[in-house]
Amino acid sequence: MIFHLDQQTFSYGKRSAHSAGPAALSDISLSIKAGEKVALIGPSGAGKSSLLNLLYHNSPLQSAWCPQDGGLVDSLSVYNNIFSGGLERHSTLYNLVNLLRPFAAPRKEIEVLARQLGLRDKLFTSVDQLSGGQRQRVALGRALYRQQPVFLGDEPVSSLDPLQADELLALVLKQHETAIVSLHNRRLALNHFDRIITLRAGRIVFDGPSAGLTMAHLDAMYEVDASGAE
Ligand SMILES: Nc1ncnc2c1ncn2[C@@H]1O[C@H](COP(=O)(O)OP(=O)(O)OP(=O)(O)O)[C@@H](O)[C@H]1O
Repeated sequence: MIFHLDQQTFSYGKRSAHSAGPAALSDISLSIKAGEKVALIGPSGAGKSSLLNLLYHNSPLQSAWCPQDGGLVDSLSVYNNIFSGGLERHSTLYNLVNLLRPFAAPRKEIEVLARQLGLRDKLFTSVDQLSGGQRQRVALGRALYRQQPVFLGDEPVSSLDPLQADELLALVLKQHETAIVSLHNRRLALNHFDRIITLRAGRIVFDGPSAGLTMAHLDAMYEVDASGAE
């Protein structure tokens, strides 16, 4: 079992000396096995990010974490942000020298990755000069360059166009044995994942295989608004 939570409750900070704040996650029981591809869905504030954070802190060493805000270093290039995903594979000296003058081997690996991400021509551009979708692709590149068996992504393709979102989600799922990904786009959840977990107000309200589910089922779980926006 890669992840196992048993009736776990989680609150942010403390409201007072005697009581914790309201629970962001309540009574979460969950087991995820190696090889599973899990989509986490649910309305804004349901607890998806909180659950992903909890899972990441339970297993940081084998997980490639792609947070909602990207977590990029603005002053560094696309190359260096992606390279930072693999810092733990090298010595500090190697990492420092590479920061100033990229070595041939990582440069080749990162060029391949940047091509797959559509960022080949931006490799040495500072990430503060990129669009939201480009930054999101850098964050995906950094997670891919960690080369870990588990991918934990918090809305990792929300700023991409539909074709790119499909392609890059497929790439991420191919390169990680296990993936748990929060998504607002229910079509991506149904098309790419074999298990769907729906959260609402910090509780799991559905956990089951995606096979047999339709968009209408997900919309009902999601309590989608009248506009039907994804
Ligand atoms: N840093 C924080 N401090 C205090 N409360 C927080 C913090 N982050 C989230 N919360 C609260 O925890 C609850 C769950 O939030 P969370 O970010 O996990 O939801 P989410 O499903 O990921 O939402 P979204 O789809 O908008 O990203 C919300 O009620 C939110 O207000």
